[in-house]
Amino acid sequence: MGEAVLLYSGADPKGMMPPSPSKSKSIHKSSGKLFRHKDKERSGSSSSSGGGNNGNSTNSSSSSSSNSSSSSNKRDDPLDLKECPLSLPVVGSLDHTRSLPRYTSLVNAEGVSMEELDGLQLELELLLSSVLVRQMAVNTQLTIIHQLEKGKIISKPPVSPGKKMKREDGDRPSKKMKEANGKPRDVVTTPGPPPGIKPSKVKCSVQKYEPVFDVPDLGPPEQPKPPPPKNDITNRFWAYVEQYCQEITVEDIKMLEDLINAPNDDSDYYKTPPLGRHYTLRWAQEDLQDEQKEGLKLAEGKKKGIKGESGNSDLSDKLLKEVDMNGCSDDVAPLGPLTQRLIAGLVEENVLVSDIENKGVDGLGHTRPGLIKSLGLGSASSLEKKIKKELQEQGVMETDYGNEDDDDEILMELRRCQTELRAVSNHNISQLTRLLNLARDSLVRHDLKKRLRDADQKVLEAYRTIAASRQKKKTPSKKDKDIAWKAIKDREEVLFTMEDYKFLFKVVLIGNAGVGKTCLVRRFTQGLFPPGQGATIGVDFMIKTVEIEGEKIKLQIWDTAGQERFRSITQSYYRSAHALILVYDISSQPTFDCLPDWLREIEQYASCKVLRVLVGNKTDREDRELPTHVGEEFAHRHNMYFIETSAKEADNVEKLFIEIAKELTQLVRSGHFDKDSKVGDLSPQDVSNVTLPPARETRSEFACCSRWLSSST
Ligand SMILES: Nc1nc2c(ncn2[C@@H]2O[C@H](COP(=O)(O)OP(=O)(O)OP(=O)(O)O)[C@@H](O)[C@H]2O)c(=O)[nH]1
Repeated sequence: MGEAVLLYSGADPKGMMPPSPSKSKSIHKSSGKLFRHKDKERSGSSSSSGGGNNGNSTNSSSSSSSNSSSSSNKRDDPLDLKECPLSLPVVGSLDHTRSLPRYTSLVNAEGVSMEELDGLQLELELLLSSVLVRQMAVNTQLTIIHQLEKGKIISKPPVSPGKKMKREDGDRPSKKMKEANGKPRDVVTTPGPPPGIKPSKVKCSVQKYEPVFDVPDLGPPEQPKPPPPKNDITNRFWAYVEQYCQEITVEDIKMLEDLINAPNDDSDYYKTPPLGRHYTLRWAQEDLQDEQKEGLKLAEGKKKGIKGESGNSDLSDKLLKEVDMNGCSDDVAPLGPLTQRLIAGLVEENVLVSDIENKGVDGLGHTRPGLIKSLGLGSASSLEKKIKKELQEQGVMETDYGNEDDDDEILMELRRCQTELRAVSNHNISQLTRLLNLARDSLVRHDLKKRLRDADQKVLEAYRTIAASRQKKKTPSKKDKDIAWKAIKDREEVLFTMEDYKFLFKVVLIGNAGVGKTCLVRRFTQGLFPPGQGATIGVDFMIKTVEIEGEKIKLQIWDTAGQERFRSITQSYYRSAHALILVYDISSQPTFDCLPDWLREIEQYASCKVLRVLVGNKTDREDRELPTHVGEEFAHRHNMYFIETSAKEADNVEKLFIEIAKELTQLVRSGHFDKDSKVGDLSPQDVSNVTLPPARETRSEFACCSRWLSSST
């Protein structure tokens, strides 16, 4: 596309629409009159001058006018073309910057974005439809010209049905133009042949017409505007993709299982038919026969003149018959192909005739039993080898024939293909197995999603119940709270199960109030040191996934309240804990002195398999009361791990939890814990034990659900 793109110029600001009938009518009127030519030659010359202005009515009309004026003496009967439906719309060049701004900017720009491409497509579609309209209009004009050239007037240009044709001059409509005698009146209509028509073929003589209808509007016939081409690519794309986005069903899994477990006995496919003789041997045999036949023909030719040679001819006949009868089986050709060819050559040259007859070697290389040995040649095969070796040494034979038992090229190729096929087949099976596992996982996830939807619904119902109580300024009943907690925990459990991890470990922090348990948890899970927070109420938990040896380990970290009054609540969390972190404050002797009490609780409520870790927190503080070795000794005495941390300075906090995760992973692998520690770490009993005392505020920011539940109390 470039300046060559021509569109209608006219009222359409973009220049993309054909001119209105009224506009083209005025143009037509200004084009003046066309003349009936006197003869065909003049007609031809006139048409050629007009035809040069192909597609430009302004030039065409002016040209016609000038022609008509300059050669008015050669023409007569100027024809009023008011009735001619021919219209020549003005076509101007397109101003791209105005009508195709995006196209122009894209041509000048360096890069094209997808959005610009969309816009460009719209512009081009518009341009295409405009060109189509113009093409149709031009075709109509061409048809009119052709019919004019044939001497027929198109009285009515095609108009849309139902539209009344307006008369321009107010004449009465539909009157047949007839002479008084009833014959149709002669009407001269053709100004000359259209461009490209040979003058000899142009009929410009007076034509007789059937009734001529009045010519209505001379504007261009209305053409139905073709709809712009639709961009259906997106629909087709989604129709194609949709089938691959559907959920996995049990049928899909069954189909995969069938494919994998299909009978794997494809040994039939790998059988190759027994290999015949090597093609080189066959060809050698065929060559030998041909040569023998040639030799026999020669011998026959000599037979007439040389009587003594008749024996040779008889021998050849005999040998040939034998060949025909026995074919080329190995039994009758004990000599190798090289030997046979050598003998055949000698027979042909009549060098060996007497020897053959005397010594019993026929022309096909068949020997009498014991002949080879009697000649001192060893065996037929050794003779063949000798000949081959000799020929190879002399450079006559380059390659070895190879062993007949070896695979030839085709068989080798077959075996190679079979090996490849086996590899592909094995690969397919492994991929199918992988796909099956993925499909099963997907099915499980689908089931989990459904469970999650149900859990969401239950949480929502519980929320509504408690919100309703709040609206009535009532404290929710214990039963409602229990239901709400259970709904929340069920939901959390589903969420945990949905996540992809190897193990889920429950780690519980215990210790006196204010030792920094919450700060340790927040530092590890959120990476922050919370300023000025209140005491923990009951329990709270947070989740963090860590990666140990390339596997995801989920830590469910429970922060318990250190205050004595919550002890009954927190104790219930010891039981299902995989690890217990007993925290004391290194700047507070009393927190250390309480450790034996905490140990007794652990003994009483926790599992004997639980991993126990002693943590001395707040190492950043300068008022340390407990040296490190004191904590170490205590831990050693009670068979505990020991570490000192600072939640404030993030010192050893990460290490504390990572080491616990590593240790627990090893313990699980060694069979210390159940392998399914991933699930079921919280029993419904644990959940139901969580009761919150009234008028307390939790600091949990983990679950919005727990926040609203707590704040409601
Ligand atoms: N200097 C210092 N202060 C800390 C550190 N850890 C916690 N604290 C402060 O100790 C106070 C208590 O911290 P918490 O994390 O709420 O203690 P807790 O053990 O969770 O207390 P309860 O929730 O009542 O059991 C807060 O004022 C913290 O700012 C630390 O590592 N260094």
